[in-house]
Amino acid sequence: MKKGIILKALSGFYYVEDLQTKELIQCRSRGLFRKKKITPLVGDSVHFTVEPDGNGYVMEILNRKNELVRPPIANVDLALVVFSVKEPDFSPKLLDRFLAVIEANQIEPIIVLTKMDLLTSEEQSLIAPIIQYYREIGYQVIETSSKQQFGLDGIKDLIRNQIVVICGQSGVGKSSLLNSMDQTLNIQVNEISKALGRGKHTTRHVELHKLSDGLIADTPGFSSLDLDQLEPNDLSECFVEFYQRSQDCKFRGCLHVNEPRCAVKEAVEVGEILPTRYENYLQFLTEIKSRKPKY
Ligand SMILES: Nc1nc2c(ncn2[C@@H]2O[C@H](COP(=O)(O)OP(=O)(O)OP(=O)(O)O)[C@@H](O)[C@H]2O)c(=O)[nH]1
Ligand SMILES: [Zn+2]
Repeated sequence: MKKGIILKALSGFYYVEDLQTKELIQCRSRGLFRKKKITPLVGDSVHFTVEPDGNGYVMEILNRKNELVRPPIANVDLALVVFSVKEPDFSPKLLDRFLAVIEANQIEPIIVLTKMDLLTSEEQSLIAPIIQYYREIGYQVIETSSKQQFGLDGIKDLIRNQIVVICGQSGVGKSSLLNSMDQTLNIQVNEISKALGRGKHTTRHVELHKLSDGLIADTPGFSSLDLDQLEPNDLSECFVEFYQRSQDCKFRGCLHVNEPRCAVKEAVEVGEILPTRYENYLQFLTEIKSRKPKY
């Protein structure tokens, strides 16, 4: 049987790239997985056959590493978390929210800062320590400008051989970034889709595009609402620098709020943890707890 990866799903067909020949084969699904009510997803590694009449059939879905709901893609390796430093202003709160949700999905986030060209040197010196903090806690932060074409190669290197989703608010420059990395992608930027009168929430099919030997989803992923799916203890694990310190908290399962001898609170007090990180954590925790039924 042939092996491949599903790059596109549309109207009951799956478009599978043959790993060996790199051909794109139109397939229907026929395997035993259908009995288990498992539907093939874009990003799935599959076994497939091609019959003499040329019709392809997906026969088996190989084990998934993960499975996103929005966009519906399996086996996502990386999420490009795109934030503009200006227009719209950089928001640490929204960044922390995205990071928590992505960590919860066990996907590696890469922070991509866009529109660096818009910063004055004064503004640059204000944002530099924040960038440094996120790097110190282990995140890759890539500073880019699609307008001045810098930082793009750094992203290209990271996405090689990876399945990538891109996320970020409207207007931060996601489409511009993708188009600057590869003109042939031709993903529509804001102005054009407005001109066509398209709604922002038009549902489209999902497709993985080749970009620098990686595969990138053309539909933005995640939403800040996805925080709702977390439990209080999950949240503290999704703040990576909190999680590292939580072994030193007196209580197992410490939520780092009012508990005595909390290593996280101590780190906040001595300035090792960025105050906004802790404030955002507390706020998300309150949000999560308030939707939990109390017994
Ligand atoms: N100065 C500057 N402007 C940029 C840069 N990148 C994008 N822009 C502008 O920012 C606006 C939004 O860019 P888009 O690429 O459409 O943003 P988006 O994130 O795809 O937006 P949605 O399609 O709404 O999700 C456009 O007017 C771009 O010209 C940049 O590096 N520098
Ligand atoms: Zn604690």
